[in-house]
Amino acid sequence: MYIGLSSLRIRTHFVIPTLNHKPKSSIFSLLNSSFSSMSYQKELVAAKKAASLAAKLCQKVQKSLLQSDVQSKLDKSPVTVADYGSQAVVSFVLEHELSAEPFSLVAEEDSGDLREDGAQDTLERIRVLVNDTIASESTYSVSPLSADGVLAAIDSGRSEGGAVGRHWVLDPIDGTKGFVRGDQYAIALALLDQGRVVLGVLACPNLPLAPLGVQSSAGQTGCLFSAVLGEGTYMESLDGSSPVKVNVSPTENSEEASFFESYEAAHSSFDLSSSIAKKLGVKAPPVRIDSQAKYGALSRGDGAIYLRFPKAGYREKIWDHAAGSIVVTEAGGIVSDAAGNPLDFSKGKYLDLYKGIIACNQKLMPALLKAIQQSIEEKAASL
Ligand SMILES: Nc1ncnc2c1ncn2[C@@H]1O[C@H](COP(=O)(O)O)[C@@H](OP(=O)(O)O)[C@H]1O
Ligand SMILES: [Mg+2]
Repeated sequence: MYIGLSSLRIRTHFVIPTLNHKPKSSIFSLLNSSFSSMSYQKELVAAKKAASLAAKLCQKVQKSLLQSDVQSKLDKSPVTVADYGSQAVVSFVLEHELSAEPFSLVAEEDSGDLREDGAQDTLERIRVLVNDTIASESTYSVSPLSADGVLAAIDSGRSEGGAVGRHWVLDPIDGTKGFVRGDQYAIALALLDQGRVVLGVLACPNLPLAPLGVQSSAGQTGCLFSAVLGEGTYMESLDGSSPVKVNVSPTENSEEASFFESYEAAHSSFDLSSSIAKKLGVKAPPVRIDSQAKYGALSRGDGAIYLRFPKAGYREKIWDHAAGSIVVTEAGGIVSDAAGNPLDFSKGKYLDLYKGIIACNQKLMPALLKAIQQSIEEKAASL
């Protein structure tokens, strides 16, 4: 089952969230207590502002992309413009709002291609979009960025991250394939402190505010999820409603659980997830969505499980999971690799993993890990 803008009449398991699980291992409790005594309020305000403004930019580009003819839909430049523009806006807003702090950003894009001959028109389109977006924020009275200013803002994202100090982690458009199709995508921004994700924000412009599965073709879309370590996960509309606390599905019964996976078959093994779901007795069909919007939907209990099994050799990047993972864990869920190991964001740009990434509530995790192990063994034996 696939969720896009045009097909929201789907049925997924949705449970009114009631639980707020906390990690139970003592090491996590200790780490949590030392980190949660720190306040990241200023950073949270800046991150929400940055992601919301970047979402505005992306929405504008997606709208014109969808209105354009087939020929220009095949042209990759709208994605390029939105990717770079989103990264420049986030970088600008964070530096502007947090100017007193040292700034390090690990982000997906760099300006190399934009500095090549022939890229001037694209760069000019980005510059105009970025300046229009920044000017739409009434609290900023800054002079417009020059082309060099835009390139510099993009290149602020060249940090390598790591276990020491603070690093912002950004995917300016996660789910670019969904973005081009007119479907789900996310602006995903997280903050690492000493290698640990302490804050995450996910802007999902096309995700319905109503839970997936609630029939509402005219429902409002545009969700902003935010989480700070030890403080829970909240969701508000991108238009600025009051944040509401969200929690993962409390279901203990895997037969009732529905699961999320990538829309793109190349990003995850659907065979493996189907075998796992069968072992768990899951009745609902998979819910396929692009991007970390999956983590957002999981955090509010729209479904109970997230399964991601890339091909052997694929290396996951931290910006594809940092924001989403804290949004889910602060909503009471667990995010781990396929063997149950926590994700380690302290090793630079990449995650070292066993087989894939999974998420669900604490009660479902033991059965899920068992089903995964059995399915992996069966698959290996059949080769
Ligand atoms: N072969 C592959 N296997 C797994 N993930 C892949 C992949 N190729 C690309 N991706 C990642 O999957 C992300 C999209 O995730 P999802 O499958 O959940 O929609 C992409 O993010 P970008 O769109 O930012 O490049 C990209 O980083
Ligand atoms: Mg991505």
